Amino acid sequence: MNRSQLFEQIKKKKSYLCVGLDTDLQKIPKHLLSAADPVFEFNKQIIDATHKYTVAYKPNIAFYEALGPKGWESLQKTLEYIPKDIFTIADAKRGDIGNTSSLYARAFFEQMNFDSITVAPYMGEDSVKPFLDFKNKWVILLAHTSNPGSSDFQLFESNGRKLYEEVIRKSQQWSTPDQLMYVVGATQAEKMQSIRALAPDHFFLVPGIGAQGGDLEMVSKFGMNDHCGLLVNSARAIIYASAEKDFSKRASEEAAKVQQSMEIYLHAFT
Ligand SMILES: O=C(O)c1cc(=O)[nH]c(=O)n1[C@@H]1O[C@H](COP(=O)(O)O)[C@@H](O)[C@H]1O
Repeated sequence: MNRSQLFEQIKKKKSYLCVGLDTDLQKIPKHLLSAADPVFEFNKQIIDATHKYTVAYKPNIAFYEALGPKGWESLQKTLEYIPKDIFTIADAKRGDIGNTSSLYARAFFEQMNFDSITVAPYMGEDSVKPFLDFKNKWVILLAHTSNPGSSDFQLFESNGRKLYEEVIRKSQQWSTPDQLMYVVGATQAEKMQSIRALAPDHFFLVPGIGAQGGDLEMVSKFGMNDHCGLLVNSARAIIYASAEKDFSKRASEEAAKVQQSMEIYLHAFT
């Protein structure tokens, strides 16, 4: 999916919500555990319940890898079940020396047909380039993350620039806003305006609303650009809104609530 197709979906659905499929056997409703593939069964019902309100799904690969081969199978089935007009993100946070990165890229872009992958920038240009060699796919580079430890290295300053600012500045030499996005945590909302100034045209993947307490209004006010430029992720607050038989109905209600707020913030486009 290219940038203008993504913007069209955002306008059509009046939403820039990304639902995180962080599916945990410890947290899903007990009655699903007797299904042949409980993870897929849960995801299927969550997708059925939320797809009207969301423009992207982001399975966090750790939740699937942790289950071994069966987990990879559930992931593949989930990816195939996601409607084709919805953007897919492999939240894998990969990145290694070039030849290894190119195998990670093949895993998520060829073996599995994800639209995008999250990538850690720490090893530099040659670790990111192999993902960018897939011309119709996206790299979502970690810039300023939502977690408390984000201040340990990302705020390190040299020559008047913080490390995350340097990641955004330098990586713009590697690709264009048609193929590169940045992760900016919703908990960094007060910095959203200055981060947007560094990358005016890029999409930002913004996790951290809901369970991590990030502020959707601030993110939207300071992060939006002239083609929205935001995919705001929420996982636990939506997919685990209930652990009972009504879980998909409750997930749908929570996703609808976020979408309704987004519709207000998108008023300039709709
Ligand atoms: O790359 C990510 O998606 C990510 C980056 C970040 O800075 N913070 C962050 O929470 N995430 C991911 O976003 C999801 C957040 O989930 P919830 O806190 O349950 O909404 C998890 O899958 C995290 O791994």
